[in-house]
Amino acid sequence: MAISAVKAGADELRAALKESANAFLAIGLFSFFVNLLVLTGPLFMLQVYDRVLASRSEATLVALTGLMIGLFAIMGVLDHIRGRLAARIGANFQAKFDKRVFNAVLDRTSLNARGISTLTGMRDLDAIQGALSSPALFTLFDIPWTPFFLFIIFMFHPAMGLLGVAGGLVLVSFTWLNQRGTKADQERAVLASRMSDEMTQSLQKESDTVRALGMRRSVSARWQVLRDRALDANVGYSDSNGFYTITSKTFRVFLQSAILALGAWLVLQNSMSAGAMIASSILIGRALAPIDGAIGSWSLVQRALQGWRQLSELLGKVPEEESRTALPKPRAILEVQQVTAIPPGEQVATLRMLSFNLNPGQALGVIGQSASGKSTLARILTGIWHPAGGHVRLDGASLDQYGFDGLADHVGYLPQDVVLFEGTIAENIARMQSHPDAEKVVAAAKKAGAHDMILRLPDGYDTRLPATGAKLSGGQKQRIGLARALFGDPVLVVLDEPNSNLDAEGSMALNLAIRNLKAEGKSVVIMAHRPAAIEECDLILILENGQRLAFGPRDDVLRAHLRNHAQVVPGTGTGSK
Ligand SMILES: Nc1ncnc2c1ncn2[C@@H]1O[C@H](COP(=O)(O)OP(=O)(O)OP(=O)(O)O)[C@@H](O)[C@H]1O
Repeated sequence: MAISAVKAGADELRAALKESANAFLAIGLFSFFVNLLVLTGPLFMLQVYDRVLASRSEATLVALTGLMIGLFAIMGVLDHIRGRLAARIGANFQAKFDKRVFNAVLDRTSLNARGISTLTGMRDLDAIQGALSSPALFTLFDIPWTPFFLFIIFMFHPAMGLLGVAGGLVLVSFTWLNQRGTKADQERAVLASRMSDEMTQSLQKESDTVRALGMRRSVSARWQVLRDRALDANVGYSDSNGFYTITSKTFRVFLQSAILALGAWLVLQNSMSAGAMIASSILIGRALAPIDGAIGSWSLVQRALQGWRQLSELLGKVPEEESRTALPKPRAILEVQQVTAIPPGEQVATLRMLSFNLNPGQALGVIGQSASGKSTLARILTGIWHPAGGHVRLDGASLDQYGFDGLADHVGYLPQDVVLFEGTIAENIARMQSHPDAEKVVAAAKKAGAHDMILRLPDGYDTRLPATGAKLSGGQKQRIGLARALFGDPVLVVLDEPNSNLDAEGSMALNLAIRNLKAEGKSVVIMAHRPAAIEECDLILILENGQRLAFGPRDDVLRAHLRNHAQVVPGTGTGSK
C-alpha cells in the first residue's frame, strides 16, 4: 500500500478537523477558565482553615461560601459548554464524512479489493466521532495544567510537591503499561468481531442455501469459533484495561490520603499550615485527574486511533471523484482499444489487448467458455473496473471523462446476478430515486417488455420488495433488471447473460427490446451462453482466455468457429466445420 495514499487519506481527515479549529480554540479557552476555577476548592479550604478557623469569623465564612458557590457555578457552566462544543465537533466531523465514507465503502466493495474490510468504514467514523465528543478530548486540554497544580503544591512545601510528582509518574507508568498491555487484545477483539459480523451478513444473504444444503450446523460451528474468539479477546481486553483503570483510580485516592498524612506530619513539624495540607490534597486529585481520565478513556482513544488509521487507508485508496465537465449525450459509438483488464487486487490479466468497435444500431454478442472474460468485459464497459491498459471510448471520450455517475446516465447494465433493493418495483427501475418519474419508469419497463408482467404483480409498479428482492422469480427479477438498465434512455446497453432465467415469453421480450434499441440507434453488448440471446446480434466476439479469438459479422464468425453454428442460431446457413 503506497504510503502516499495513506497520507492523502490522513490529510483529508486532518483538514476536516481543521475546519473545527474555532471550536477547538473555544474549548481551549473554556478549559483555561475551568482549570483556573479548579483553584476555587483549594483556595476556599486555605481560607477556611487558616483564616476563618483562626479568626472564628462567621461573616467571613458566609462571604467565602457565597463566593465559592458562585465560582463553582461558573465552572460548572463552562464545563458544560465545552462538553457541548466537543459534541458538535464530533457531529460535524461525522456529518462531513458520512457520505464520503459511505461512497468509499461502496466503491471499495465493488472493486472487491483485498486487504481492507469495507465493513469497518462506518464504524471507524463512529469511533472517531465518539472520541471527539467524549471527555477524552478534555484530557488533552487539562493535562498541561498538571505541572501548574504540582507547582502550587511545591510552593506549599517541596516535600509535598515531590510526593505529588512521584505519584504522577506512577500514574503515567500505569497509562503506558495499560496502552502496551491492552493494544493487542483490543485489536484482536475488533478484528474478531468484524469477521463474525461479516460472516453473519453473508450467511443471512444466503440463508436459503445454508438451510437447503443442511449447512446450518457446520456454518454455525465456524461462526461460533469467530464469536468465541471475539468474546475471548473482549474479556481479555476488559480484564487488563479494568485492572489498570481500577488500580490507577485506587492509587489516586490513596495518594490523596498519603499527601494528607505527609501534610499532617509537616503541620505537626510547624512547616506548613493546616489549610495548605487540605488544599494540597484537593490539588493533587485535580492534577492527576487527567492522567486517570486518559487511562479510563483509553479504549475509546485506542479504537478511535485505529479507526483513524483505517479510514486514512480507505480514503487514500478511494480518492474523492473530481468534478468533471459534463459532456453532451454521446452517440452510441463504442471503441475498445487494446484493453487489458486485471481484477482489483489481482496480478493476472483476465482480458488481454482486446480491441473492437461498435456503431450505433449494432448489437454485439460476446461468447466464450466459462471464465473466458465475458463478465470482465462487461465490468470494463460499464466503468466498474478501469482498464489496466488501453482505452474504452464512448463517442470519442474515454469512460472516465464522463465521471462515474455521469456514465451511468449513458450506459445501462444488467449484471449476471440481478439484485433488487428494498423499495417498490418503480423505485428499483428508477435506480432507487426516491420520487421516480412515473412516465420514465413505465417507458423503461415497456422498452424491456416487462410492463405487462409488472401489471400482473399484486400492486403493480408499487409492489414493495423486501431487502433480498425475495418476492420475485429469477426471470421476473431479470426482466425488472433489464427495465432498470434501460431507465433514463442509455445509449450503450451491456447485458451480462440477460436470458439465463428467462422463459420463452421473457426471451421474446428481450429480443424485441434489443431490436428496438438497435432501431433507435443505440448499441448493445450481450454476454451470452444461451444461443437465443445472440439472435439479434449483428456482430460476434469470441473470447478465449481473455483474448479475442474472433470478431466480425455474426454468421461469418459462427460459421468459421463453431461446428454446430446452425443449431446455435437457427437460419445462419448450413455449412459446418
Ligand atoms: N472479482 C474478481 N476478482 C478476481 N478475479 C476475478 C474476478 N472476477 C473474475 N475474475 C477472474 O477473471 C476470469 C474471467 O472471469 P469472468 O467472470 O470475466 O468470466 P466469464 O467469461 O464471464 O465466465 P462465466 O461465463 O462463467 O460467467 C476468471 O478466471 C475469474 O476467476
